[in-house]
Formats: sequence, C-alpha cells, structure tokens
Amino acid sequence: MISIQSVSHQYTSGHQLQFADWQVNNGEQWLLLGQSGSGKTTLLHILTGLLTPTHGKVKIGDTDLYSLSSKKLDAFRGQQIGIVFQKPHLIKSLNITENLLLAQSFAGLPNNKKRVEEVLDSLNMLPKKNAYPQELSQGQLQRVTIARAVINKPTLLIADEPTSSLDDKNAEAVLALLKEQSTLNQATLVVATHDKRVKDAFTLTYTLS
Ligand SMILES: Nc1ncnc2c1ncn2[C@@H]1O[C@H](COP(=O)(O)OP(=O)(O)OP(=O)(O)O)[C@@H](O)[C@H]1O
Repeated sequence: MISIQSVSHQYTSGHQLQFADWQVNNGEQWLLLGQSGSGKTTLLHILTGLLTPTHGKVKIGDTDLYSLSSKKLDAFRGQQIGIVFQKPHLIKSLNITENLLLAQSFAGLPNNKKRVEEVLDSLNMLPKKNAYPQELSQGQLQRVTIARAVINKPTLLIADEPTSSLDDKNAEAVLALLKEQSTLNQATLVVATHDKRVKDAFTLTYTLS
C-alpha cells in the first residue's frame, strides 16, 4: 500500500502546494491528473523519494520514505520504484542488455541475465537485446524504458507524461503496455498526465487542482 498523509510542500520561492490524502492499494492502477503547474511533477518527486516534503508522511508498504537515510532511500528507490520518464535516458555506449544490467547494479542487486531476457521477451524486444539505443526506433526505445522500470520488480511503477509526445495509436499502445507490465510484475501503477486522451483508460483518478 502507498499512502500520503497531510503532505504539503513549500518551495524556497514561497510557492506552496497542498496534496489531499491519498491511499493506493497494492496492484491498483491510478491516473494522476492535473493542469500544467498544478503540482504533478512535485508530487511524483515526493512519491519517489526525490523531494522531501515540507510537511506530511509518505509510506510505501511499511516504509516511511523520509525516515530513511539518503543511502537507504537510494537503494529503496532502485529496488521498489520503477520510473518511466518521457524521454528514454539510456546510456548510448551500452547495449540494451547492458543498460538493463546496470539498472540492477544501481539498485544494489546482483546481475540476473535471465530476468533481463524475461522482461525483454515480455515486451517483444528480445531480438534487440544486443542492439544499441541509437539503433532503435522511438517506439522500441519506449519499450526499453518500460523494461528498465520493471526490471527490479518494483512495488510501484510510475510514468510521467508517457503519452504527451505520441500520436493516438502509439499513446494507446504505451498505456496498454504499462498496464500489462504492472499486472505482470504485480506493481501498483501511477500515470501522471495532462493528456485527456488517457482519461478513459483508468477508473481510479487522483486529481490535482
Ligand atoms: N524548484 C522550484 N522552485 C520554485 N517553484 C517551483 C519549483 N518547481 C516547481 N515549482 C512551482 O510549483 C508549481 C507546480 O509545479 P510542477 O512542476 O509540480 O507542476 P506540473 O503539474 O508537473 O506541471 P507541468 O504539467 O507543466 O509539468 C508550479 O507553480 C511551479 O512554478
């Protein structure tokens, strides 16, 4: 379970954001909706341990995120939280398998090639396991980004505006993949977006105003 309780954040500029309490049960799939500037990125950063809120509690499972030391928080993030960014951010000099092995090492986990192949296979990317990022299409790169996010079997899978730069067909395909992968890996899914096309794909919605 993931919960935020009485969370608010004040930037040094004085800008203050307040977030309604939110409880997410294991395996649920949520949409985080809000206009530009409403605080989606701020909340995602708070949920992923990247930004300590000025007030409030963030719990992932039994762990109170901000009671961890920064070293423990880094390891926790690597093992428990998978993040799909808008852009792939892969390392160009490493092939796809090596990029995924690196994500295991960063999380302090032993390298597990079998897991890499299993995840690539589930995303129909196994034939590209030895390819370099620049040899892949945009759609294939996005699949690798999703593979990297789920490689360590995270409790929480987060996607930040995964569809905003895509046409309708590709947006639908990426959403279907995220939902499929969260189910397959038993991860809770949170997709943040201001893309109205995504709305109908989810029944659970947390809206920022
Ligand atoms: N580092 C910062 N310092 C000061 N104010 C900030 C900072 N980051 C964000 N803000 C402010 O906090 C508010 C929320 O920003 P945030 O990036 O979380 O919104 P968002 O919903 O993700 O927007 P978008 O959809 O445009 O990315 C905005 O008014 C923004 O100007």
